[in-house]
Amino acid sequence: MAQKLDGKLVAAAIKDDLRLRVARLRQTGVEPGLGTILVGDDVGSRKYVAGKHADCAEVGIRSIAVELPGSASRAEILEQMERLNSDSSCTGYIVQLPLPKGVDSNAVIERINPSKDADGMHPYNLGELVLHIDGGDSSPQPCTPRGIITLLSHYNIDLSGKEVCVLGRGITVGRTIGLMLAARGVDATVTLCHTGTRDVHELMRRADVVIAAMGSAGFVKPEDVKPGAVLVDVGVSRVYDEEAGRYRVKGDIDLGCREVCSAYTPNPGGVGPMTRAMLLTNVVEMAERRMNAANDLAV
Ligand SMILES: Nc1nc(=O)c2c([nH]1)NC[C@@H]1CN(c3ccc(C(=O)N[C@@H](CCC(=O)O)C(=O)O)cc3)C=[N+]21
Repeated sequence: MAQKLDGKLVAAAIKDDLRLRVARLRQTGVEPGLGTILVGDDVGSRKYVAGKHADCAEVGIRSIAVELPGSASRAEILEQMERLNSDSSCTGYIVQLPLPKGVDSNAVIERINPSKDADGMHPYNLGELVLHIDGGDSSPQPCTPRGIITLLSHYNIDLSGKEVCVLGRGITVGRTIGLMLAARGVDATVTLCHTGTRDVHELMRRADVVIAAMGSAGFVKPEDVKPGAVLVDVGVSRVYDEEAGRYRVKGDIDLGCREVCSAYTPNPGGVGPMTRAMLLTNVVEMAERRMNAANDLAV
């Protein structure tokens, strides 16, 4: 029987640790605060942001919710960002994506103060990721890739020398996770597959670990999986379930693959909760850096 890599369980343990660290920060007069900027009223986005605030409450992080109508201009979004950039009670924040059509999200992300970039997606922090071959913990890291690597490491899945096949070249996972997997200390060998890849089935089939982040429901089939491989399912598609008469989340990896692999992340309950736990971790670490910087000045 394949092992389930339980993201919900590991995320809960991480939150227990963060709760203690937040209490310690408070004792020294630093209160971590997460800001969220939500533009428009997409049901999914609203739900995700609400989940992030609930997570904050669980570990004692203050949360600051900013909402703008879907008609908000880039200037109006930037104005709210400036407010959070200079608000000392906000130690980190995110701008929930996707933004309304017509607003260039790269141009928006660029305006986050990099030291408050809870998603780890500001160009400065992405640059830090490129520069630090040894990993490094001086800047926030993208939450989903970090969540995946933390989950595998929690289950003692050693990536050193392993062949990892990443499916999908999106900004949140595909394009960044390779840098983290190939960092010294992790030492995986990474192949990034996308719609232009010629032999994607062959590349999946030879991989020790498959990380599927393309958003194509059930793309990875049992015959694509090497016996004993480790499967990480990032994709989220909402597919109508005839039997149940409602929509449900379907990942990129066909459930039949569980008969072939040695370990898999459930979806939901795998990468999603880990992503959220890493967002909180980034916020706490940013507050800790702030505290350490203040201590250094005091010496
Ligand atoms: N600036 C920004 N940062 C993000 O991190 C970001 C974003 N924008 N836009 C949207 C995506 C999506 N995302 C999810 C995180 C956790 C779950 C999660 O915890 N899902 C649960 C299931 C929740 C459900 O029932 O739908 C699970 O996988 O078990 C889902 C989705 C973060 N995103």
